[in-house]
Amino acid sequence: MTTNLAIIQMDIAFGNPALNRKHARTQIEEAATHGGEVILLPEMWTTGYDLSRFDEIAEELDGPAHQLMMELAQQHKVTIAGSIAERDGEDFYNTFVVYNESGQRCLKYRKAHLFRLMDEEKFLRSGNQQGIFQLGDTPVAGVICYDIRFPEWIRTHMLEGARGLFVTAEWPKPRTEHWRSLLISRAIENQCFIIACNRVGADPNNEFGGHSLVIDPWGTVVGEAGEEEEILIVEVDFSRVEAIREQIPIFQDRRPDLYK
Ligand SMILES: NC(=O)CCC(=O)C(=O)O
Repeated sequence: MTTNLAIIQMDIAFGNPALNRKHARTQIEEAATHGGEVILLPEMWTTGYDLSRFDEIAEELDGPAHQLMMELAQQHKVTIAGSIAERDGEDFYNTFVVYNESGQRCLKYRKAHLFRLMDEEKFLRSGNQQGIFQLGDTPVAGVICYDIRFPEWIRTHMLEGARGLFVTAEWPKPRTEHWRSLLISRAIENQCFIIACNRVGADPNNEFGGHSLVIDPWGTVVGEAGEEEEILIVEVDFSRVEAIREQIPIFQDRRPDLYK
């Protein structure tokens, strides 16, 4: 069984949730019209990194961006994923949510590794739960941007059975080679699909590099966007994961007694 993935590589208006919701609505509708079944948005797609204004612009888990994702997921019978600045009482998180085709939230993952170079640790709290969710019968995982630099964290998701890793990101252009190499490495070492969405455009502090990617469990790039706004649609067959894990059985051959 194949799944059509649609990655919405969009620009984000800095600190302007209403404008970003309007733009995302159009993009999601276009992705669904072109056959996207699982639609992935960038990291903090409603606000960008306008961290010092999160008091005004972050939202609770039933806020307007969540309502939009829920409504469009139900209306188009698709799964919609992406991270949103979350307010929980006095605290703020960078939270990856996924809404399934019934409009139900099937993932709430709070970014575990906060990125100091973009001041996240000054404004946000980190999460400490894994990001596993189901796509039909297929267990997959969702993580956020800087998390991909921590192979040991990604591996914990694979040990729980994940066959695909969804990554939502705002990854600056000067480190595009890191982005590609890290994602390809995570695919090869875990023999899983990687579905990674980066934003494009710029905010007051960074320019973002695009190059959203879909990588198969052999480590081959099967879809890659450029550096402009784009909807990347790629069909994948998650059963390829089993075939490759049988061919080179790294999960049987691991020696956790040596390295935990
Ligand atoms: N938004 C992020 O977490 C950025 C991570 C990043 O740029 C990196 O180099 O790591």
